[in-house]
Amino acid sequence: MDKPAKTVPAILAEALTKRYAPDAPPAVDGLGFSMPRGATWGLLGGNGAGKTTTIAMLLGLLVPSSGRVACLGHDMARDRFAALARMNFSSPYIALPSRLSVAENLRVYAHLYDVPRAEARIAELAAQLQLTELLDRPAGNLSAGQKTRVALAKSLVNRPELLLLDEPTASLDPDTGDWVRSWLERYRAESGCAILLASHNMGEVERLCDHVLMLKQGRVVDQGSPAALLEKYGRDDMEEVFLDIARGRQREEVPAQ
Ligand SMILES: Nc1ncnc2c1ncn2[C@@H]1O[C@H](COP(=O)(O)OP(=O)(O)OP(=O)(O)O)[C@@H](O)[C@H]1O
Repeated sequence: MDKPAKTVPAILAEALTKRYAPDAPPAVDGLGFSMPRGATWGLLGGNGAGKTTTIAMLLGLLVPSSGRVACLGHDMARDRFAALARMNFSSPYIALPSRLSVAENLRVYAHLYDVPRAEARIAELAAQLQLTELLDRPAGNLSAGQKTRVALAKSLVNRPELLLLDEPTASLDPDTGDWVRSWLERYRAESGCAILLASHNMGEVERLCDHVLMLKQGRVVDQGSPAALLEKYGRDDMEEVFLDIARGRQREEVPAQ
């Protein structure tokens, strides 16, 4: 019998492993987690910890060396397209075609996702993300903050139930970064969308995430809510917890403050 939709996790990863070469150490090493529908989870770790590789496997862009992943109940090895229709992603590493206008870019994605009443959806997103004035501008001529808002609009065009965000506020000034974070908070509350967020910004993680996976060399070395991790490491902010975990310090080794 099928499980009711609510009990199917947004993401289920089982022993997920990726080696880029047979003799290379694994970039992701036996990762397992079950992220509930509607949750916002953070994927943290230093450079090279395996965050982007994990997201690429969750999207089905990279084939795992072993293990399996299911998004919204769809196995990504067998049923990827059914999952992709219900999810979306945003990454600063993926540039939108620069000569197309913002509106043309959004139309292409609306078409790819077969969005009903695409023009109305684009107008709605443009209004929400303050893009209306920019719709006719070539995407290549926008500032980093404007490009981030367009990338967010692109990632929401199909009203995803699961959103993967790789560094959503990288290269934004503090004011624009704060605007994006507030916007994501509101969007999540209104839509019930599950969000997995890879970030180096600890303030962002503390504010947005209800659970954090700490990755090191492709493995989960600790996890919990930001509040539980602060308590466990006896710290006041997530930046310090991150440094403790990255440097392998336990609470008893943490210098007194
Ligand atoms: N295409 C690739 N070919 C070979 N090795 C790769 C490739 N992409 C990533 N790696 C390696 O896999 C490991 C994990 O990289 P990944 O990009 O997933 O880490 P990350 O946590 O996203 O890092 P960052 O915070 O720097 O973006 C690193 O050792 C990296 O060098």
